[in-house]
Amino acid sequence: MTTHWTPGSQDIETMSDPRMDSMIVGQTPVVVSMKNVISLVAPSDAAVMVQGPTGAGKELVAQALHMLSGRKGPLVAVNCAAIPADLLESELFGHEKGAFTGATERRIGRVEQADGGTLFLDEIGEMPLALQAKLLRLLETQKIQRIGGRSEIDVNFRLVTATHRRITDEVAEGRFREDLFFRINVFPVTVPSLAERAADIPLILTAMDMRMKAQRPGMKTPIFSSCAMRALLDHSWPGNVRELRNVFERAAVLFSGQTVTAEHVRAVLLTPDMNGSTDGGTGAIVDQPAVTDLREAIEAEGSINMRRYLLEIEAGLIEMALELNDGCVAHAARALRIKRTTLIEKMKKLSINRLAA
Ligand SMILES: Nc1ncnc2c1ncn2[C@@H]1O[C@H](COP(=O)(O)OP(=O)(O)OP(=O)(O)O)[C@@H](O)[C@H]1O
Repeated sequence: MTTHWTPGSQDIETMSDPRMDSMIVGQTPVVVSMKNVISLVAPSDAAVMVQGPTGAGKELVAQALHMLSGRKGPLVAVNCAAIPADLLESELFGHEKGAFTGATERRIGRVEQADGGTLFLDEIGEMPLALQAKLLRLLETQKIQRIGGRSEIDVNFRLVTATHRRITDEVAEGRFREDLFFRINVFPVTVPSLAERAADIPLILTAMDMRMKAQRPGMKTPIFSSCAMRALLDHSWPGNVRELRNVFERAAVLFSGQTVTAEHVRAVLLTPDMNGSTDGGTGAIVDQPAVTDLREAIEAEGSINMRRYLLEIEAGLIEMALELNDGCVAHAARALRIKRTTLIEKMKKLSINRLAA
């Protein structure tokens, strides 16, 4: 058992497995608590329901639960939203030859395939009510009957479900069976949005960088400057970690071996439809326009966040001066015609390291 410390938080003890730490990257208190719950519940047979916004890592949680479960069978994932409702039953339960028109062969369903392992039902909130009744029966009896089959087959699997919906609302509105909800929600695990754990972004990017280098040895990956990192931290991340992964992959193509600036982040990496005009609640404007677009931005949006914009310019100038002077603060201060102590103060305020990356 080790102890992680995150600035501004109390000590949180973590009992997470190193294999899970390399899978679910993050050290913020919300993520450490989530990993602790996963470690505790993984070895049991209890049904787990993973809730959280899209792209936040629900499937990754299912993979971690399976990995730490000690179960010898496979992890079988079914996305209930991706399979047309009328095909979902045969996908899950399988069918015998001739069970219906087009059933030319016997088909083993996903539930049977998961025997001895974990069945992961993603987007369970999309499951039709009739099938929910069948799933409930299956969970109670641990037996399935293929469509068109006569015999019952014993199955032993651990159920993990996920949804991005508030399933209690679905229950309240009659779209999801309450009895099934209680049966599958034995252990709820909530995956926080990326905005709730933005402090993990540098760590997640480093992990992505290492993974890419391991996959493609010799590849030059992008280097995010501290200004670029700040711009990433300010973004609202509606697409969560998936969106961050896309940004990293885009950067790897466009800025291989180069320094990525805040301007690159805003203008190229965060695509326009990802770019919110606010950070999703704190009120900070996160998509500052380039200088040449300022007039248009004020005309179109009615305002820009001038204070923030000036801080970004200031940080950019300081980083540039440090870079040109090999990280020497005294020389950088001279280049900017300010006092060394003033520069040190500004660097502290703007979280700029001596050697700006
Ligand atoms: N903590 C994390 N560390 C590293 N990578 C992560 C983390 N969380 C998520 N990812 C990556 O982000 C991507 C999206 O994760 P995942 O598919 O698990 O999300 P999801 O919540 O299941 O999405 P959806 O709601 O669309 O089903 C994947 O590439 C996953 O590997």
